[in-house]
Amino acid sequence: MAAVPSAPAGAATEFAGHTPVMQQYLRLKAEHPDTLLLFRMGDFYEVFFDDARRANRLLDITLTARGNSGGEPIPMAGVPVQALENYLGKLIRLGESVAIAEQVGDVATAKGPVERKVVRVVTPGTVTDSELLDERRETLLVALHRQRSTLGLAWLGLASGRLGITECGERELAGWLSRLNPAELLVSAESDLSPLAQSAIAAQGVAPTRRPAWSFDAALGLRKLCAQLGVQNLQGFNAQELAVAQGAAAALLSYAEHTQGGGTPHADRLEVARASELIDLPPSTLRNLELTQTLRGESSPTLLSLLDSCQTGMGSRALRHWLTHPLRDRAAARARHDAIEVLQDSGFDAIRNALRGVSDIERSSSRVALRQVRPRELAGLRSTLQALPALRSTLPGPGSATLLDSLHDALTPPIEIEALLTRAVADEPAVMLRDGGVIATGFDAELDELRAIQNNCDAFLLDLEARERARSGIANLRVQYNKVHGFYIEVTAGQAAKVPADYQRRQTLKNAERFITPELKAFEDKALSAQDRALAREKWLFEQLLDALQPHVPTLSALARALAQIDVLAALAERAATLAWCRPEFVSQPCIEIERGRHPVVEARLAETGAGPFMANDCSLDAKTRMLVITGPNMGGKSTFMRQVALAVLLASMGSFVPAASCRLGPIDAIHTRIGAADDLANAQSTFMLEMTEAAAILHGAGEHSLVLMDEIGRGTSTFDGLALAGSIATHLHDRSRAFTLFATHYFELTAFPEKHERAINVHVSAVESHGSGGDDIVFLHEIQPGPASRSYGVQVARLAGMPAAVLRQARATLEALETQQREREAQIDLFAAPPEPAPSLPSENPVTAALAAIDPDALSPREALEALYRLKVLGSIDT
Ligand SMILES: Nc1ncnc2c1ncn2[C@@H]1O[C@H](COP(=O)(O)OP(=O)(O)OP(=O)(O)O)[C@@H](O)[C@H]1O
Repeated sequence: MAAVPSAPAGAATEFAGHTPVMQQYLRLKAEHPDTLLLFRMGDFYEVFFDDARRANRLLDITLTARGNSGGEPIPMAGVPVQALENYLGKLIRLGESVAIAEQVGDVATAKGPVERKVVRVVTPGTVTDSELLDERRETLLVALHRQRSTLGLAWLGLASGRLGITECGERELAGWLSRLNPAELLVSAESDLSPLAQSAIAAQGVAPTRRPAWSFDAALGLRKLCAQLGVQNLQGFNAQELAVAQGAAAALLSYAEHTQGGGTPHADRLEVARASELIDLPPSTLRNLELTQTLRGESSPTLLSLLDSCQTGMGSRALRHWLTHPLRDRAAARARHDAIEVLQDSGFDAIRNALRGVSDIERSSSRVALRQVRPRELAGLRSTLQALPALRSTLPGPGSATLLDSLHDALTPPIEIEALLTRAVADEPAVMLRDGGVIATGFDAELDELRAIQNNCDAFLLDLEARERARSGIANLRVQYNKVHGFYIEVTAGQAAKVPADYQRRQTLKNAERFITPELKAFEDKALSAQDRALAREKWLFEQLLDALQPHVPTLSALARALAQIDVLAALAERAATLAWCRPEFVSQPCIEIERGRHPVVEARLAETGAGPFMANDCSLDAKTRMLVITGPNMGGKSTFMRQVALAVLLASMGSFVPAASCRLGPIDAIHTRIGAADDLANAQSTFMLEMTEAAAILHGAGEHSLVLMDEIGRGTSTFDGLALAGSIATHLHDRSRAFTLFATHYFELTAFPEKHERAINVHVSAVESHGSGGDDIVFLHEIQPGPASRSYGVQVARLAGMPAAVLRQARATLEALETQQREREAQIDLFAAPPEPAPSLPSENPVTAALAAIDPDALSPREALEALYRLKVLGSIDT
């Protein structure tokens, strides 16, 4: 949590002894104790006390003191008003929350300090400024509430208007959080989350923001949701009973209002997410398949970075959502496949070209609703609306594909909004409203008149200059203006004696004298007041314009959604054509049949580096063959093959074409992966513990419609332990889960598994040995072939890696000795015998008890003791 900057002791209650401005500051600060308070003072936002020290540290701005208040010098720092956005960006990226107090009273008429109010609180989950947001990913505020064993989640994208809720159990929390990827997570100040939930939160890397427990009230949440959606109850959303999620929604919506200083009317649709409708992608799958992030945490190269050729940020954000939320129901994916097929035939280049000029109207319409929109965003909105007819004409005509037809309809240009924006907003408005020049000429007679006074200034001043030159006889006399002194007449020092008597001296410079005349002074008053009045008028007109736009926000949001979908479909069509992908086919019988499948990211990388072609491979799984035991050398391509199968399933399910020659898929409800061996240091789990925890979760969760990837399970412990566990895990997956399983292993013993398990077969990745002058070499063919691998080539791979010759010689000798020993011992152990029935009456046969009996605590090192404990845990959790 953010540290709490403190004002002087007792400040919240006792401000006496401070100057009136400081009293005002302290009152506002007391209302926002956890937030850096930027206090507007003229042309600066200032911060005081601990906030000043904090800002000095975070922003590297100078720390000074401002007089005395309460008998002490006040630490102070400040940022110029024009630079606010820059500093805000920095603070938000550092995870800080910032409250902005503006001067809302009239400076001229105020008695005492001008009135100030916190108009906005900017936090990492509630920012909406386009400069502070990642264009290609959504920023979500998420609230989490717990009631007994149920967790309620509610989320809001303030910049998109996306609002959703769901309920889940503790085991599913990590999955939801990694799908939603919150920018800010609200939890109750009194929440007592289980260690499992806490580690799911910790994995997100955001420090939770604590909110009062009473703000998570279900009844309040129900009321707020109904008000938000304009309904009497949530029955229509099937969400009336989701009380825990409603509790989360209460905290979520109150916090959003608190930060925006008002409501969020654009969030007028509710997404009630149900795990049972989505293909389950646990966090380990999201991570291992490198869907949106590489294992190192980078955004490229990933499946998303390869897929995302979208032309707009709206498209990129929608694509990320499709990829991380694949649906079990295939109707939506099929409709997308239809659309992609049509776009491939009819051409997508024109659509993509037309999309290039489209601005992010999802965000600008949200900012209209929040009354935070900038003039330039309105101009962007206008030009997008103007471009709609041309964009629409690039779509295939009606009757091509149902989805495209509905998108075609959705692109109907909202003429009324376009006309209003054309009339009201200048062609090239200023960046900030405060600079003026935002409202178009001809929109408002009064504004035009005030502007005319300013425009006539130039002519008047030229005229005045000519007259004064003639009157004084000073040829180089000039009429000028600056911000500090206003208008003045400047003459060089040598000519100063010639000035007429009514000239009053304003300023003496080294080489010049500056004067004012009664006529110039009168003109100055008129011009400056016209400027002020014009600015005030523009501000007022802009507010009126925002009022007039409010009822159109839902139309604009719907338009934004349609544009995003068109962008994604055109991008997927482009990718499929460029990368030679095929349309997948969904069937009702259980199967995963892929011909000539490829791993798209590895393939792209090989092409980029010129490292040779990617070897395409088939995968054929059905009701009779549910498990492939995959063996072969390190670096042979086992992991790549397994991942490419999972990626094909995922791509097909999200509605994309797939990198293969053909692909037939039966129903799939989950993709589970156990790959890699990265220590989870943050959660103090050893490699082996993590491996077993993930494997246990898979054994609990996978069913006959699930796809399971198991890569070298058991390698985190001793050979026998690992082999024994790998064998029993394979047995469980084959006999009980009956999941489609790709099981890569280095344990040769496991190639005997298919002999006794009818739904499993052996395959291997091929490699050939060549005996060159430098010793035996290995060439990887990356080809999946039937049957088990003949050997593992570990020593040869080590040679490729540059291992010293002496080490290799010794390894080879040891290997030969071990292999001889192994052959002698073979054939006695049945690794895959069905597990013995637990027999409680015979305690010595219970595997946990037996393992316990075998332990001699005095003979164990601390590490061995820990491993023994893990083994016991696994023995206790599997198959019980
Ligand atoms: N089908 C393929 N065609 C071409 N190159 C491939 C193919 N599959 C894998 N490769 C290349 O081989 C490298 C190693 O592949 P991969 O990591 O899948 O091997 P592995 O058998 O899982 O190895 P290990 O057992 O050491 O984990 C990949 O990074 C890629 O460059």
